[in-house]
Amino acid sequence: MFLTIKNVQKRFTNYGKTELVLKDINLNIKEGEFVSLLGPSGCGKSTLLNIVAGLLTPSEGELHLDDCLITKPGKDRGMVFQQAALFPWLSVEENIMFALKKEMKKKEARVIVQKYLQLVQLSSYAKHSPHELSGGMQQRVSIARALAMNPRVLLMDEPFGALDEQTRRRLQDELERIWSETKKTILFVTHSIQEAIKLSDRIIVLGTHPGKILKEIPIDIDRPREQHIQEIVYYEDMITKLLKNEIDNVVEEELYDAVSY
Ligand SMILES: Nc1ncnc2c1ncn2[C@@H]1O[C@H](COP(=O)(O)OP(=O)(O)OP(=O)(O)O)[C@@H](O)[C@H]1O
Repeated sequence: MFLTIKNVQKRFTNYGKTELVLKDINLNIKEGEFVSLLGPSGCGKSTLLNIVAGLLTPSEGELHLDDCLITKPGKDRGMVFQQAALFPWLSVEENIMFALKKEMKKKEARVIVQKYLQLVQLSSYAKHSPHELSGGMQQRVSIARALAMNPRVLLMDEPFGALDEQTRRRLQDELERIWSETKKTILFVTHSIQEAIKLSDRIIVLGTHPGKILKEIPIDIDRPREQHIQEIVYYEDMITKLLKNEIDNVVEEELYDAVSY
């Protein structure tokens, strides 16, 4: 398997109290797969993503990328956050160039920058400052910046969460196109069921207290998307309650019934 998450647990200690945030997380992700993590606030989605990124160490368990143990951040894993977090004093192209320059000659880096600016359809904004771009455009730059390093896996933490609905939908379309062009493996955190259905091969539903995998929902691309949406919308009430933390002590079987189809 390409990316393996094996028996991962994570505890945090706050003010002397230790909390189990992630429990028994086991996931196998294939190369080129688009996997979404969906779950209520605080269930540990970002924590899990940060563990895969190597920014956090699991309390137990281990992770492998192509049989190599993940212990620290590496350029094989690119990250995109909710906020684009571009350097405001650098131009769009300089932002993408920043990390690339450490890896190669400036001339080579420039060619890569152009390629990825083209991919996110922002070639004409290369010389602009980030503040001259809309939030959606800035996020496209941050996607180009992550992809330009040619990571094996793209880790995206609610990348469209801060955008208005229209921009969000446009960027979803754009990510879908980028994914079909690059065939990158993507691990994507979202609160939106519709977004997860639209983009993913597989949805991992996490529960909270402690965060654990409740259900894996494969999205069958051979079936019309409308069918999936109809079916998931049928269960949406239950999932939405779960996402809003309205169901506290979810009886696991009940939830399984709710999200299985
Ligand atoms: N560095 C940390 N130190 C202590 N506790 C933490 C730390 N990071 C996260 N937590 C706690 O771990 C739990 C999971 O947080 P996390 O941000 O991973 O959840 P999430 O599912 O991504 O939430 P959201 O959807 O609101 O972003 C929360 O209770 C949070 O307070």
